[in-house]
Amino acid sequence: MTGRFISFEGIDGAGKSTHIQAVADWFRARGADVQLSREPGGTPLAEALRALVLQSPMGSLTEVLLMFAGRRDHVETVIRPALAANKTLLCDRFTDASFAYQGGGRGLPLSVLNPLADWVQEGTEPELTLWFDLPSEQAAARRAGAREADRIEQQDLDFFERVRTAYAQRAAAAPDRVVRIDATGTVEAVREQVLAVLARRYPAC
Ligand SMILES: Nc1ncnc2c1ncn2[C@@H]1O[C@H](COP(=O)(O)OP(=O)(O)O)[C@@H](O)[C@H]1O
Ligand SMILES: Cc1cn([C@H]2C[C@H](O)[C@@H](COP(=O)(O)OP(=O)(O)O)O2)c(=O)[nH]c1=O
Repeated sequence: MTGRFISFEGIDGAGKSTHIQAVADWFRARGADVQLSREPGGTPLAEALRALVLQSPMGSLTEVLLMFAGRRDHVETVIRPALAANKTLLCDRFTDASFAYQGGGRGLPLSVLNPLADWVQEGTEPELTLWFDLPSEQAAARRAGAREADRIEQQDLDFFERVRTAYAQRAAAAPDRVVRIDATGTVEAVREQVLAVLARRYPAC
């Protein structure tokens, strides 16, 4: 028996963190053993890399290498053991974020990203990805009311539109895995969509 691996994606401020708890509650109410994690981060080593990557100036290639270095540790020491223990692992971001931010946002080519993803994941892949899709202006307005911007969040609206376009391309390439959530509505309207996806995907739960 293996667990479930579900990731949450979208540009900063789209609402991932707001809804991950509702998904955890949904699965827990149905008896699942739920574990939450996040990237960049999720292990002591990867959290240390997160602090570096979100604060220190660096080039795009260094940035993507640090993202994937942390991911490797996370996959080996947290994600695979959780799945082997039949847990439902909910992860706030995973590899799609590297294709969106370092690929779409920074302009790194697939010839860099694809091998890194293959080496690091070795087949470990979310079975479902909830992509919270929101125009970058609206996401920026939500972020402005919520928190101080880190190094990546300080990028301009064009950067976030490129990130959003790259998410759309990832979704189009993996339609069975990635489900688009229209994140423009109220928290309640977005939550309704999320719970409808869960009910559809996990009817036996
Ligand atoms: N549907 C929504 N409408 C208005 N504000 C929202 C909505 N969803 C989330 N927010 C608010 O927007 C901000 C960013 O949401 P958050 O869940 O932290 O986004 P993310 O984790 O995707 O960066 C928070 O202050 C949150 O309360
Ligand atoms: C996982 C990942 C995140 N990121 C970026 C997206 C976010 O701007 C930042 C931190 O992600 P996140 O934890 O979602 O930030 P917050 O909790 O402040 O919303 O890292 C990448 O650029 N590449 C990656 O592979």
